[in-house]
Amino acid sequence: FTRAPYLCIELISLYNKKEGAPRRFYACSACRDRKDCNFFQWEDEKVSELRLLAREQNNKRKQPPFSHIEYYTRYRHFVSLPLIRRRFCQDCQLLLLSGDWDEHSSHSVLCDISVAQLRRPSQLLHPLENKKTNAQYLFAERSCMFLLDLFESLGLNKILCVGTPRLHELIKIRNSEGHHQVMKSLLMDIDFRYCQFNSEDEFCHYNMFNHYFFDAEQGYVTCRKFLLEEIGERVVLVSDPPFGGLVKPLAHSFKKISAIWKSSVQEMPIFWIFPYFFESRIKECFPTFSMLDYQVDYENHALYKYGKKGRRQSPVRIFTNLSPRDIILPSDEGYRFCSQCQRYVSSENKHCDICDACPSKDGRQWRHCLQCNKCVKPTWIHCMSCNCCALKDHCCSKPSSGCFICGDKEHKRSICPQKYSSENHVTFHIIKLNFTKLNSIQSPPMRKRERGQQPE
Ligand SMILES: C[S@@+](CC[C@H](N)C(=O)[O-])C[C@H]1O[C@@H](n2cnc3c(N)ncnc32)[C@H](O)[C@@H]1O
Ligand SMILES: [Zn+2]
Ligand SMILES: [Zn+2]
Ligand SMILES: [Zn+2]
Ligand SMILES: [Zn+2]
Ligand SMILES: [Zn+2]
Repeated sequence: FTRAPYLCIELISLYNKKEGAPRRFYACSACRDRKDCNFFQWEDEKVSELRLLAREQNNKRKQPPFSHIEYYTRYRHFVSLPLIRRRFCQDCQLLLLSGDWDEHSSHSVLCDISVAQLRRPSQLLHPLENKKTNAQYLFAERSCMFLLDLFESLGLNKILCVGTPRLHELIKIRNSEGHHQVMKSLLMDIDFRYCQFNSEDEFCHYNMFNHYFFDAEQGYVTCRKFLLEEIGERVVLVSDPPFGGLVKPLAHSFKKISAIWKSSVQEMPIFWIFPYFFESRIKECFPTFSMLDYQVDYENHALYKYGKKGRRQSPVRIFTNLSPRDIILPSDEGYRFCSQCQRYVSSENKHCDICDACPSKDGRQWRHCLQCNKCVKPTWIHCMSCNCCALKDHCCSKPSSGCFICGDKEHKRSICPQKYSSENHVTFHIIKLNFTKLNSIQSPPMRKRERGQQPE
């Protein structure tokens, strides 16, 4: 229901160690898990007519039952119904019209759907919690309000919400309340359920891993129209991708969007919400970006909650090309301005005069190690035999050649930031193919994509 997976294919080269030759194949870029989409095809494979046909049929079966226009027409009809006739099928994640009731009579159906509920689709729909594919972690109210107030204070009033459905719905609610400056918002997300609640000007079915508009022409036109700034309008792109996502394809998509917006004098303002341990990867793709100290937290994520101490703090940060000096972080949460660094930092992030920086990345207070000549995590101690700081219980006998993945002397493979991306081990191109030419069925090769997790 939520996706047409065969539209989002990427070409992957695998280095086959035994034979020594790379062999490239197509796989789904949107689904991290083979269970969600097992599409697989060698690049040079000849696909039989029979299989093409099977694919096409399989593909048709997976299409949503209604088009975006149909869904939205149903929605408008739904809103006009009296409360007692407004029902939502939880099993099918569908707003029901009277004619649908019989078909869903054995399903779990919510009755008396209020206008307030309709305004909060992210609460009505159940979050897709498949960790590898969707990881639909919804912002806590605190983080949503922070972002919206920030946009307002910066005069950003056209918000392109790439994978931020809750932010999008709160913008619409704010607009209807009339206490704030009106903002326009366009949601671009792979979760097609959201088109039930949004017109074609408000939602595009989009894959951010390969910059693919499922609605072909219409989606692209909507996006381009949205990015045009009239006098007094200022666009910002805000995205909160699933953490398992690869940095490079995401950056590629954001650059494509910027290119549609394009201005020769300025960069398009971007807020990319992602864990702090992707900092170096993101900066590789976007050298002008800086990471803010603000901790983004989520309502439905047990770990990533604001107010925790030590290792339990949310690792999710905001990466932006706007000047960090202009982004005021809330002082009632302990954030303060560091005049040396010219940015707002968290309360525990103490300025180090030797490093001349507020060095902490994870919200804990780091300390300076004179031997290493830099600040390190509080749980690390300087080890004479390794000649660097490391976790107390690290194993010195292991070769001090450092990380197996990136070669860095300071950490082991298990905590390598690059472990969180398979970009190092697998190179790939992103390509778009017409879905009628694609398929599903076949046994997948070994391909492991490691998800982002918080290192020690
Ligand atoms: C971590 S959640 C972010 C939700 C956000 N925190 C909010 O509260 O609005 C990731 C979002 O990206 C969407 N998403 C996942 N994979 C996607 C893809 N390949 N293309 C576009 N959107 C995707 C999910 O449907 C989900 O809405
Ligand atoms: Zn149903
Ligand atoms: Zn500082
Ligand atoms: Zn220091
Ligand atoms: Zn040290
Ligand atoms: Zn050691």
